[in-house]
Amino acid sequence: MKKILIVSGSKSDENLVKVGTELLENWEIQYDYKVLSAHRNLKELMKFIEENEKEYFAIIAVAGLAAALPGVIASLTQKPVIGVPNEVGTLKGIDALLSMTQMPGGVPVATMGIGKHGMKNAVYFVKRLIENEEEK
Ligand SMILES: Nc1c(C(=O)O)ncn1[C@@H]1O[C@H](COP(=O)(O)O)[C@@H](O)[C@H]1O
Repeated sequence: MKKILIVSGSKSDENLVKVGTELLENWEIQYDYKVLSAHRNLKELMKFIEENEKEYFAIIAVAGLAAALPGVIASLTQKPVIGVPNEVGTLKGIDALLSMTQMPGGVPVATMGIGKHGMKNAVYFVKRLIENEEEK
């Protein structure tokens, strides 16, 4: 069974993460959820990805504000990384959305929309990837 990793930049992103984990649980898709920040705990994030990436089929990274997290994860692994901007702060997620979409070439982050719909689509997208892989 393919397992998904969800990482968020803060425990304060948990409500948004829950929108996705409820669906994954309904679909019986296994996942792990970690709170790790590129800005706040870079060394810990690097160590975790290096030691555990092999376990996962894809990684969903959820973050608000100046969202370095998905891009940094994409620089540490060749696994597909899906970014979900959280609707927080003065700019309501526009800042996070732009950080995730404007990645330099060769370090892709598949970025979804801001907030709940983005989180839902991230897990729907992963489900499609898994189902297409299983058809092969
Ligand atoms: N964007 C990032 C990163 C990162 O990109 O490494 N680390 C935390 N954050 C974001 O900061 C917001 C506020 O975090 P706090 O509520 O902990 O202050 C969260 O939405 C988090 O994802």
